[in-house]
Amino acid sequence: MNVIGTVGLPGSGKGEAASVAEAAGVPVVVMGDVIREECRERGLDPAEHHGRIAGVLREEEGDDAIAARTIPRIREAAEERDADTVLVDGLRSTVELERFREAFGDGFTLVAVHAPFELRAERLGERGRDDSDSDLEALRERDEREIDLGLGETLEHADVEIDNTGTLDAFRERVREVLGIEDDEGDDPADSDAEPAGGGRP
Ligand SMILES: Nc1ncnc2c1ncn2[C@@H]1O[C@H](COP(=O)(O)OP(=O)(O)OP(=O)(O)O)[C@@H](O)[C@H]1O
Repeated sequence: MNVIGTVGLPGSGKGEAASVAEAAGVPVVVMGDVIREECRERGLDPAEHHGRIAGVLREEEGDDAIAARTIPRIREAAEERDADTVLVDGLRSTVELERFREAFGDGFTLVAVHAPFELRAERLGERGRDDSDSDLEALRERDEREIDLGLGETLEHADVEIDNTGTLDAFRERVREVLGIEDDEGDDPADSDAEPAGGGRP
């Protein structure tokens, strides 16, 4: 079984990678869903208590709590959808990474998605927020919080790096390549003649 974990700073393109997977029939398991569910079980609104409950779960069950609860979901998703590959979105620390490597062995691949701060700010702005200084400050703070949680160190352990500084189409193509998705599905066959698949390798 192949499990692809994605890691990246806010706005780097993880959600977009997950959409590519879903569109190709690769099940996606979002680690944040574990936290949202726990909020609901405790009668709390996830929109308000998500961050706090993530911390509470780690305190109560250990730093790898969210990964530990995600692992059975990954196996279930694979079984239910009869899939050999599952994408898991939301890794934030090396403790979680170790847990996944332990559970899936060589079948686990960590994919880091990179985009520089300005580009992420611009893309997140286009996602619905305006592009004011307060947004930039908010993104800087989010980056810092994520890095403190261990995301920066986790990025350094990636098996595969994706540089998301080009077009959305180029990024989607690279994600399909990493996920091992055949290129001809749903695409206009005329396109594959115009653009060499895989970036024109010999
Ligand atoms: N190469 C690209 N060109 C243009 N827009 C892009 C590109 N990659 C991603 N985007 C857009 O940028 C926005 C942020 O990307 P995405 O939502 O995938 O980031 P994320 O890593 O999931 O962020 P978060 O951690 O905040 O959820 C989205 O609207 C996405 O469609």
